[in-house]
Amino acid sequence: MEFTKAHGTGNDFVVLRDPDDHLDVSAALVRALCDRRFGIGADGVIRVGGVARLEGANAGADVFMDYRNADGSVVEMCGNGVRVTAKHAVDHGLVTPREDGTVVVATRSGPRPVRVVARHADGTVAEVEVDMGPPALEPVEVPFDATAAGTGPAVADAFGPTVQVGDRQVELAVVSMGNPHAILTVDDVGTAPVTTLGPTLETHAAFPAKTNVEFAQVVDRGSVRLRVWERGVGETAACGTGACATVVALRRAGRVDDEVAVRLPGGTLTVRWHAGGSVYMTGPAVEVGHGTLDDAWLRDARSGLLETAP
Ligand SMILES: N[C@@H](CCC[C@H](N)C(=O)O)C(=O)O
Repeated sequence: MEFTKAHGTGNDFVVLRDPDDHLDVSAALVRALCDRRFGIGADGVIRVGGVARLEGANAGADVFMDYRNADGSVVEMCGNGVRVTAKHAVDHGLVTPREDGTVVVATRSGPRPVRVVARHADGTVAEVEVDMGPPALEPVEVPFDATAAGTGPAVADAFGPTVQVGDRQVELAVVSMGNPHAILTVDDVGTAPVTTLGPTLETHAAFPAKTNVEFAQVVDRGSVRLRVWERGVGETAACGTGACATVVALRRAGRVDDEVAVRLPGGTLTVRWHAGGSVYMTGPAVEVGHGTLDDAWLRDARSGLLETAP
């Protein structure tokens, strides 16, 4: 089986090209591929699938992003993954951009039009802008108590609960970009409790489908530093949907302008949102290289033999 290793601002993926929808991508195979010691290593797996079986809002799309988190969970949406999928489809000749320059990527949360905005000298795609669709705003009603993570109880307000982190209270906004996000503001992302509060919030009862957790530091009205604890993965170098959800939350709170440079550990994404409309995200997509999986390794991975006991 052939694979491509790719990333979007350091959020890395194993990409499996499957335009005829023949591949069986089990949770065990995803976990084995994403394992950073025993596999290729990645935050998730993208099966670049065909369009023959697409229906509903996705009918008529050009390519399907079948995305899974590193823990094998099937996910609705991945912003960095959409950029990588569009690049892969164009660069490997699966899709020719439409007359208006867009490629429409189908996802489990609906179609996402992608526009190529920069190419390398050899013609391959360097950077794209994604129409991420409008956000959905879902207030959390369950009071949050994160004392186990060294934080105080939450107090619900109009925008969402506020959560005590250390000796200060931070806002928690809940925004869906097709997948769920809980956004906190912090003074300094460098010292934010990403690896303690992140997993506590990810699995909190307030989020029955679990959640991604964003720690955002507002630098000024056009610039935000962000770290993300991703559902089903852990801390990643970047999260595209997380960047979009964060800008929506901060824009609603009046703390940023319509266009924001979101600076993540893996690079910068530009996010634009005018209330009531779609969120637009611009950023790079990179292919690191291509390879072939070993047959014996693949057999063991598929049968779960590579799963290590905790
Ligand atoms: N890294 C992604 C988000 C991937 C899915 C997420 N972990 C979830 O479970 O919702 C992005 O760039 O958006």
